[in-house]
Amino acid sequence: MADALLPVEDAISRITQDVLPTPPETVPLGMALNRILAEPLAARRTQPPFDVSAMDGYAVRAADVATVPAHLTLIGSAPAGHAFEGLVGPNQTVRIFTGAPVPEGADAVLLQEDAVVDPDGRIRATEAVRLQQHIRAKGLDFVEGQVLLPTGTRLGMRQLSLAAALNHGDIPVRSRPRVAIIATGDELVPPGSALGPNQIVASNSFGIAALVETLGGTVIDLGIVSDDRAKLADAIDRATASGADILVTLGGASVGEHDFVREVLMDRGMDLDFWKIAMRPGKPLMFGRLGPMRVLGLPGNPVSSLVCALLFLKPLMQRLLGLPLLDETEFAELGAPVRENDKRQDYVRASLVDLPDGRHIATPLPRQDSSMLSTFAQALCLIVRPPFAAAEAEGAPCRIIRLP
Ligand SMILES: Nc1nc2c(c(=O)[nH]1)N[C@H]1C(S)=C(S)[C@@H](COP(=O)(O)OP(=O)(O)OC[C@H]3O[C@@H](n4cnc5c(N)ncnc54)[C@H](O)[C@@H]3O)O[C@H]1N2
Ligand code: MOO
Repeated sequence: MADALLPVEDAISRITQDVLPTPPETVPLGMALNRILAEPLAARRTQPPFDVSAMDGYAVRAADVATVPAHLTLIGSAPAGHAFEGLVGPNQTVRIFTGAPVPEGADAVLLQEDAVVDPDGRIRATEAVRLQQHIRAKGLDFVEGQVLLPTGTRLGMRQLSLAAALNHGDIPVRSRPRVAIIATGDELVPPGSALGPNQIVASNSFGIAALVETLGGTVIDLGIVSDDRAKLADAIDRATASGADILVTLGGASVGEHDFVREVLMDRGMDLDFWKIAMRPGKPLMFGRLGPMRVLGLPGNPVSSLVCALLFLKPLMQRLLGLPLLDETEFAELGAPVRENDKRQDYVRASLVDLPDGRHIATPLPRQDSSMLSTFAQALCLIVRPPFAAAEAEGAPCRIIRLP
């Protein structure tokens, strides 16, 4: 019987439908790197809170220094953090430093380099000033109550500094989605092992875990499980007990006698949504629900599992984080001709050159075997070739997904 293969876009919408965001939690600002805001953050203060000097120099009345030389009487000093409480009167000046409040009466700052202290102690301006010169007006950056970080913002270096400046010490963020990972296969051993004959190193879970953590999730690593139904059932039960939002299984997804991941999951109560999709690599992808846990069964071939994680696990996690799903494909030009495609949407590992004229040239790498991590690590993008796409010449437009 011919396989009924689900289109990739349908698979993504089935995986991401009806996903509720994880509950919010509050974390200290210093722990909020890469987390997603669960509520908007508004300014709790106005910045700057008063007119401040942007330079080291002298607070003056601009009208007094409209022409030079101008002679001013020094009546005090205002370092940052200390206001000069008096009034700057006509032909008076106050020594001022960057960040200090501009004293009442002053409406400009004369740059220190444009001032000379005369022998009689008076200040002589050698350059005229403009009204408001070198003054940062109160509220220049933001005013109290202004929302600057909307819900759904990912907190990176700039956003964290802004949150701090808004005077937030604790931040409401989405709880990290919890992703349990089970690698399956008698042949698998952890990296760094002394390999016996017929053994291979389990590599996929490291890439999947990196993606989960980069997106802001927590990994529950349930290790390597041999091709044994009872052991697999036990690992699945541990995933359920862990309260994982998502279970990712690696391998055992195909049609061989040892590929029973789907059967054991269904024995444990999984409601299968689909198995097998029209894509290359990654045809045996499986998706279902086991109680509240979403289950993604990824193929064992390393490139297949990582490409499937980018295409399906990532949007699922984005939904759990309350984020919108964006089309991440971009236009590029083929750097070499390609053959016509069959019924599976192809994700072709390719090099990518961004030219100064704004064009992007994506060239398929010579070997596309889904076991080859060396080419996958070298690739900079995936060229997306829809099912039954015609053969294309070098220079033809194509869609690409940049690889992280
Ligand atoms: N008769 C058919 N055979 C296969 C089909 C098919 O449609 N009919 N599909 C092929 C495709 S496409 C893929 S993809 C693979 C996927 O199969 P499985 O998910 O069952 O994967 P395994 O057989 O368990 O492993 C495949 C390959 O990958 C290695 N592997 C597994 N897990 C890991 C890991 N965690 N880290 C690194 N490498 C791993 C494993 O040793 C195998 O070499 O099926 C095709 N067959
Ligand atoms: O889909 Mo398999 O992933 O072609 O190797």
